[in-house]
Amino acid sequence: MTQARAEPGNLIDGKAIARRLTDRVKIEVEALREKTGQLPGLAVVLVGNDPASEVYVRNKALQTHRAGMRSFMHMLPETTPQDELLGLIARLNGDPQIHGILVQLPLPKQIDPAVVTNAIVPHKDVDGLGEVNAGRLSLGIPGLVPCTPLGCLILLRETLPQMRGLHAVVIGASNLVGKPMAQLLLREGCTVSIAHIDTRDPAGLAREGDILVVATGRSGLVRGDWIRPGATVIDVGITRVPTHDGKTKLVGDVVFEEARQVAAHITPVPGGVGPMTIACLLHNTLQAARLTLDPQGGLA
Ligand SMILES: Nc1nc(=O)c2c([nH]1)NC[C@@H]1CN(c3ccc(C(=O)N[C@@H](CCC(=O)O)C(=O)O)cc3)C=[N+]21
Ligand SMILES: [Mg+2]
Repeated sequence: MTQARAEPGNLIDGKAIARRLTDRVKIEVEALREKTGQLPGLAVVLVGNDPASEVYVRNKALQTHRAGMRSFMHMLPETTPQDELLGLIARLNGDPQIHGILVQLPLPKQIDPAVVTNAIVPHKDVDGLGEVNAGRLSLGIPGLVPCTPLGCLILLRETLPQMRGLHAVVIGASNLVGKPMAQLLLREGCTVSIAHIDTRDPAGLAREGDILVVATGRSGLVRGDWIRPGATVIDVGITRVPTHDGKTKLVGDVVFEEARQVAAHITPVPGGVGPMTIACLLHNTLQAARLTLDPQGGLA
């Protein structure tokens, strides 16, 4: 069942929802400190000097401090051999001050992201991308859930009173977003379809979605006529494009002005999924810290 098309373009305010989540994390960090005398610590590893990645990594460190946690940055040169990165991860795995480890993606070509991701001990894998946490998610066992899909799920829960029985269409089947997103929606009681590069009629499938999550990295892919009237649209895409006046701006995978005429609820870019990704990273770091400092605290 879809919602009525009452107010077109009802915005989902990811920035505000992310701020509330971060505020909650901050309170719980303080409670953990009072109980154990220790603060959660997050290590962020960046290999190379991609300017966009540098901005994200700095932003993550800033938000980590804002939530009252400790942040450790490791910036390695573009030419870092894989073995050297694995050596750093081994040290971080064994460091009791570090509860979460994130290796920023993408990585330079000499490094296999799967090898690196799986080198992080599962209880510090705050990206939730390793085999153990991905397996736990698909089996419905508590674990660390990838930040972007978790952020999308929280936005959907804030927007829709009930997801059980809704048809959710996920466009994009990556290990980073599409696949874990589909697992979370399934767990929520949705009927889930995943469209990918070989899907015959992605627009037709998208139009079946009461919920549409778009994570392809192809800006402007999803037009207004891909959207079911009254649907809830979550746009994960984030691409920097040039504007007429020689500046740049961020756009999603969805043609926003078209989509907001049709959808009941839609996330903007920026200010939608992006801020939630960082808030969920903080949430996961707190969860990871609890796993070692306060095991009875458990995983949500
Ligand atoms: N291991 C790993 N984990 C990640 O979670 C990960 C990654 N690698 N590599 C890159 C992508 C990208 N990503 C974003 C996080 C925040 C915003 C964000 O805060 N966006 C703001 C705008 C920021 C701006 O103005 O540039 C917004 O949408 O409002 C965007 C993108 C995390 N990623
Ligand atoms: Mg966004």
